[in-house]
Amino acid sequence: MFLPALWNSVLKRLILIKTGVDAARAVLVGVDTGREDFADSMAELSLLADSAGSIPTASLIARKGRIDPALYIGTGKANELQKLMEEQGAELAIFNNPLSPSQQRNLERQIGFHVMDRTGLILDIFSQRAQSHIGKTQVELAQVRYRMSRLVRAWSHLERQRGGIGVRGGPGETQMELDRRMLATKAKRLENELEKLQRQQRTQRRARNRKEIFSVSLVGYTNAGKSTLFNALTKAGAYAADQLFATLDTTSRKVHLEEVGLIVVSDTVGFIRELPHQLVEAFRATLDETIHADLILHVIDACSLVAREQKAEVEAVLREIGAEDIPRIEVMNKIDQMPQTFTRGAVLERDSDGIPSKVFLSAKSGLGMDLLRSALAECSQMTDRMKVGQNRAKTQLAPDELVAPLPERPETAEFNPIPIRKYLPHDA
Ligand SMILES: Nc1nc2c(ncn2[C@@H]2O[C@H](COP(=O)(O)OP(=O)(O)OP(=O)(O)O)[C@@H](O)[C@H]2O)c(=O)[nH]1
Ligand SMILES: [Mg+2]
Repeated sequence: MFLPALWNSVLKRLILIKTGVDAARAVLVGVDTGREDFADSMAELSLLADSAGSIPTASLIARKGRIDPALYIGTGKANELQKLMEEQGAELAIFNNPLSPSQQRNLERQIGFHVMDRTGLILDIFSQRAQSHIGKTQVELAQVRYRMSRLVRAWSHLERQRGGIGVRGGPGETQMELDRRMLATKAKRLENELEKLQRQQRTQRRARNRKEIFSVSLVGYTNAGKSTLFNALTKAGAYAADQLFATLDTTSRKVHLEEVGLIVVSDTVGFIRELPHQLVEAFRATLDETIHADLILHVIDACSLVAREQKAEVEAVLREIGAEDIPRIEVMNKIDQMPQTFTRGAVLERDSDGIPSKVFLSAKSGLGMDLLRSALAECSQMTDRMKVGQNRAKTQLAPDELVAPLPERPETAEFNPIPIRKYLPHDA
């Protein structure tokens, strides 16, 4: 399996961490450019670092200023980082922003420790978690694409230097061409492989559709509780953990609903803000399951202080993959963790047409699961309106079948942000 040199070393380190031999202590680095969600994204970086198996021990925040092209944070801050890492006994610096390959190299030289960025970290978690053949292929493709994008950036930097002294061609360019061709060939091979695996998935799906089994996809921000809910619905024993990206592969199981019969439920990969686009691309096959679902259950961690932002992020990805018109029920999960004063307990809400739109429940304690089951049973029998939405979404997926441009999605109340920030009662 393909692994770039640095990943290789970091991976080895993380494997050691997993076995508890040598947990890499990490310092997180962020540049505060005044973005409102800066603190949240740093907190998330800490969870990501933790999910990758390292121990985040401290963070270093640089204030907004001129970005140093060589070291990103400038020499003064880099020296501060080095000191902090020595104090903390840390071996790894994780940057919250994308670093160019030369910045990464320069920083490593300057501070004498390993450096990685957010994208590298997410790709690393994905490569640790991938289980199935399709999952592994998707991650490998994402890594190759990531390397290709960095190759271009690394070489354009050198080319600029070379341009300055008027030299053209030479061994460097040949090497770049060689690297590029090698990666392009590898990407092509992986794309073909993925295409084959996707065809198999499609055949399975068609067989399911022929039998007209109602299909439901669980989607949501990473750690929202999708796998826990999946297990509660199907008793399947999917891997659920307090980690980001615990699930990478889509798992589908049949569920028997009283008076309705069988439906199919699929657990999917979680979303995260600024998901590296190489991963969105590579995971399109996984998300395909979502696009073909009759109903989406959008699982939201109702206790999260950033539930609103997480919900918006998931909706953006759903739009991006062409799934915004699929009927949707929001599952406000983890109500067992909400303070008593802020919750009415398990509740099923309906939209103005009387269709189930939101369920407040706890996948962990089982509270409200009966409401979700009855909402699923109801929706699976409500074919007409639902099918319209489903067909529109399918049309959007296959551009060659598209006959007329689709209307913009209306800004209805259904899509407005949910008022749950800071444990607001849900009837507020
Ligand atoms: N208190 C509480 N915790 C929950 C509930 N549902 C899930 N959790 C916890 O939330 C954490 C994440 O759950 P998962 O089911 O793995 O979440 P996920 O959405 O599948 O996460 P990824 O696969 O990483 O995207 C785990 O520690 C669960 O035990 C709930 O209803 N209440
Ligand atoms: Mg999961």
